[in-house]
Amino acid sequence: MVLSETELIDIRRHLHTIPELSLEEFKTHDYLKQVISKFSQVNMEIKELPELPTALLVLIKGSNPKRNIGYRCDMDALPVNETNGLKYASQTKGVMHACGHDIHMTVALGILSYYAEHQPKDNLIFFFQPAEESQSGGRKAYDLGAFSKRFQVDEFYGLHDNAQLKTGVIGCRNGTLFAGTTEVNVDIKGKSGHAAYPQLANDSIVIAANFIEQVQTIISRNIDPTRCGVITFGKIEAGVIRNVIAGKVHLEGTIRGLTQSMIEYLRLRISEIAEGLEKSFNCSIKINFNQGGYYPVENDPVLTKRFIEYMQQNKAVDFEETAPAMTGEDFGYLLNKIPGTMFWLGVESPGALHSADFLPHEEAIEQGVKAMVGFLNYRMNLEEK
Ligand SMILES: CC(=O)N[C@@H](CCC[C@H](N)C(=O)O)C(=O)O
Repeated sequence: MVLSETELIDIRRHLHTIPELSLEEFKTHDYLKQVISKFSQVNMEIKELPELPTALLVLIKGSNPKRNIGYRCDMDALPVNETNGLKYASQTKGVMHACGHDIHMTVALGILSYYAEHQPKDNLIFFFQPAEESQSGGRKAYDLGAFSKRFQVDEFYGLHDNAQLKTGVIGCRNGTLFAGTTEVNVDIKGKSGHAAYPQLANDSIVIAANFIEQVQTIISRNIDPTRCGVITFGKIEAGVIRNVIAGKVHLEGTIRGLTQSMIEYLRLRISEIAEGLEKSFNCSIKINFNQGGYYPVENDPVLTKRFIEYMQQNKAVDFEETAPAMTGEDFGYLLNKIPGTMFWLGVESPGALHSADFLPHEEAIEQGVKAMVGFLNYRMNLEEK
């Protein structure tokens, strides 16, 4: 069965009700398997990874394969409390598909359902990837040997939905599409005490305020304004009550750059600022950086040129050349190992990605499936590498 538009929307809505955090995508994994089990199994082989049990790989054997083409989508959701009031809202309080991975999985299922019925020329490998939002599921899968033997991938494709692009628009660019990111955790230790006797304590909240302000000057004063960098602290934990000076602060943030050298420079300056503050405030500041698999997403020049040319000449596709974005993706790790192309699918949401009112237009699903099936058919009929 090739999934119809109504079936695709039903699937997406079901996935939307069962969002799960990174590496906890068990219900999602089981539901994907249940949907896939209804497709023709004639040319299909499934691979699971015991050490990464929520991942799922599906191979559709080609009729005359010259290459193995990979298609990747991510599965996890975010710790966000949905506010859209939908009939098919998240059934797990505080967890939401606020980054559209429910859309990504549904597009992948649509493409897979087509090729389960219409045997492709090349081998197609569908990778349903856990843990994109954190914990580097793509890197974990690669390092566990997911793409070996029959599941070896020669070229990889994958999409991300885009709240700002009009519904169904395919956006892409050659070179860097997404930033590389590094998660940063900061633990500041001062000394707690009575609010009335600051001279006897060492106020870690005051130190954190200085740290945050100084770190933001890296972006405004240290880096070349024509090059991009972002430092965001999205989480801060400190204190117990208004009249006790806090002895500890914990900060969680993310730093981003379009090149690896920018990320390394931001890390260096954050560490230098922390060392300076340790001296000036006589405190301890421990910093932990973790890049995992969030390398800059570098689109392959040859494959991406072809992808863009196809999308531009396809009258049914609305294509836009897009600027690099500061979003991160651990598909960057896979594209660092295997050439490929990541692209945007417009879903025109009033709320931004990662927000509680993110509300993608579902018509984009069918448009994404059609654009990608068209491209894959074109690609598989080309003789060249
Ligand atoms: C597309 C998207 O929103 N991706 C996430 C990736 C998370 C990267 C990592 N956990 C970090 O925060 O550095 C993003 O936040 O861009």
